[in-house]
Parts: sequence; structure tokens; C-alpha cells
Amino acid sequence: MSKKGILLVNLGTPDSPSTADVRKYLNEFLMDGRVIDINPVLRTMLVQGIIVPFRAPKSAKLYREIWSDETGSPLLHYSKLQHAALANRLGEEYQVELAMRYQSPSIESALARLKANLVSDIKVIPMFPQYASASTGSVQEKVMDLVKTWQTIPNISFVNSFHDDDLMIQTFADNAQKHQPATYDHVLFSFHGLPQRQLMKCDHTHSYCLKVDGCCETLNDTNKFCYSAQSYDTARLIAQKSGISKDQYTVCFQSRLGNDPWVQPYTSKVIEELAHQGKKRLLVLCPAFVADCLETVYEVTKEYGDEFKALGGEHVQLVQSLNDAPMFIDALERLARG
Ligand SMILES: C=CC1=C(C)c2cc3[nH]c(cc4nc(cc5[nH]c(cc1n2)c(C)c5CCC(=O)O)C(CCC(=O)O)=C4C)c(C)c3C=C
Ligand SMILES: [Fe+2]
Ligand SMILES: [Fe+2]
Repeated sequence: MSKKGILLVNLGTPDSPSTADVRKYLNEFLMDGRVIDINPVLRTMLVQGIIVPFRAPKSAKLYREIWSDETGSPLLHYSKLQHAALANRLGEEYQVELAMRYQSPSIESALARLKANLVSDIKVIPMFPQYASASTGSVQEKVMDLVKTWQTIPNISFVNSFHDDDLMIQTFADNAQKHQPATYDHVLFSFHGLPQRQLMKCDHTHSYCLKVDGCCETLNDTNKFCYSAQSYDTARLIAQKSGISKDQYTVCFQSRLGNDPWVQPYTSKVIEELAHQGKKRLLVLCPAFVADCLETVYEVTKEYGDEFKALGGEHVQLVQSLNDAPMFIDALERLARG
């Protein structure tokens, strides 16, 4: 009997921390029209003429800080562990493949392996709990672009988001509990940022997101696909499970690129304000990421940690991501079988 195909896709990471490989990675990533969503000519000038030449050597330095001699990039390392654990859970009935949206292993090669085995169905799981056009949408577009050339196209489905998946939420809550949140002065839920422009483009009414006060702080029928609204929902659910009250936590957004306004509040601003209020110890969860990566290991622990200390704070503690926690593999198994 033919197997069912499962394709896990995360964002991607450079093949090595060399400037040349980081340049290649950033080029592929930032030339994606769903990531830098501006006129293609302007995008080429901006990305290839300004952002990548300046950013590649700086980012390469950061990647060298988190790169392991044995396991390479944390993002790829944890993705491989997730892939192996899920394949083991699903058994012989399934063929599970891992791909990265940018660089390797490519979506093209993973789809080719599924095609070669004539799988009956393909379920694509973009490894982003909250939907964004720049992440989930880009994976969906790439997969559709590749399979459209096939003579026989099997049943294909996509997981759109899993921002409120109870097993995913519980895994983050359990990871937070290991640090006893009550012993910290404040808890941050720091999500990857997005340009405000991209949030507004997802608002089909053109009159809600970033137009109504507190628009995305609750999830409703109007904003159910909004990245920011889904992020607030994820944070609220993890906080509830962890016994963290509303006044003990703040939702914020990190990793801004360029000068356009991104979703606010920015994590760096929140950290600055908390330091000025005399807070000393911060616990930080990053629930946009299913695996520890540059943005958690380096940006939160090192960059925000240093910033906070320079302003009088004492400690920024990162809560580890889902990585290969057995309960997160339960969540993936349910998504795959569901
Ligand atoms: C969680 C989902 C992600 C969204 C949404 C997203 C949007 C987005 N990102 C950039 C620019 C950069 N992101 C970078 C790293 C990075 N981004 C995500 C995830 C999302 N990005 C991950 C998991 C990572 C880490 C990759 C790793 O190798 O560990 C980087 C590269 C690092 C750097 O140079 O600082 C850039 C650049 C934009 C512009 C954007 C939406 C418009
Ligand atoms: Fe990113
Ligand atoms: Fe919104």
C-alpha cells in the first residue's frame, strides 16, 4: 500500500557560518516577495545593494557564536531531531520528510523523494505556530509552485497555523515552569516581528488591524488570520496554563529589520522600560519559534541580556523552545494524522 507523505518545513539557516554561505542564505530569504513585500526592482536594489552586503558579515559573526562543531546550526539540529522523532512515532504507514524554506535540505528535494515513492497524500506542516504570509504563506506558495509542474498531483493539504494547539501550549508552559515564573519580576512573550504593512494586508476589512485600539489583543472573526492576534492568543493560553497573571507578563515583538514600522511593542523597548522600572530578573518565552535558533539563543540571551544589564537589570532567562520535547512530538503526530 502506498504511504502517506508528511513534509515538515522550517525557515532555513545558512549551510555554514561563513560570510559567503550567510550571504547566499540572506539573498534567497530576503528576495522572497512575501518577506520583503515591495516592488521587485526596489527589492533587488535594497536587498542585493544594501541589506545583504552590510548584513552578511555581521550575521555571519553571530552565526559563528551559536554554531556547534558537532551539530551545526541549532535550527537545523533541532529540526532533524523533530523529524526523526515524528517519523519514529508515525511508523511504516508514513514517509516523513524535512525541508527548509531557504537553503538546505530544500523543499524541492523533499518533494522529489515523496514523488519518487508515489505517496497517496502529502500533508505540509510549516513549522510556524502563528500564520504569517512571510513564513507559512511562503512555504505554501513554494510547495504549490513546485507541484504545479507534476503530471499527477496527489492530495495535498497544509496546516495553516497551530497557535492554540493545547499540546504545543502545554509544552511551552512546562518549559516555563522549570524556571518557576513566580520568582521573576516579569515575564515576556517575545514573538518574531513583522512589518506593520504585512499585518494590515491580512486584514480583509481594511478597517480593523492597527486601526482599532487594542485590535489584536483578542482573537475574533475579523482578525483570526492575523499574526499579531494569534500571537496574543498563544501568549494568553501559555500564561493561563502557567498561572502567570495578566499584569505579570507583556507580549512584544523582536528581530526588526529596516526602518519601516514593525508590530509593536518592540522587545528592546519593553526591556528598557522594565529596567527603568527597577525590574531585575526577566523570564522570556519565544513562542513563534518551535526550535531554538539564532533569534532565541543569541538575540534574547546575549543581545537583550546585555542591554538589560547595561540598564541596571540582573538577568534575562530564556525559556527553551519546543525542540524535541515528547509532548511537542505528540502535537506534531496529531497534526500529521489529523
Ligand atoms: C517565526 C516565524 C518567522 C517570521 C514570521 C519571520 C519573518 C521575517 N524575518 C525577517 C528577517 C530575518 N529573520 C531571520 C532569522 C529567522 N527568522 C525566523 C523566523 C521567522 N521570520 C527564524 C526561525 C530565524 C532564525 C534562523 C536561524 O538560522 O537560526 C534573519 C537572519 C538572521 C539575521 O541576519 O539576523 C533575518 C534577516 C523578515 C524581514 C521577516 C518578515 C518580513
Ligand atoms: Fe525572521
Ligand atoms: Fe491584527
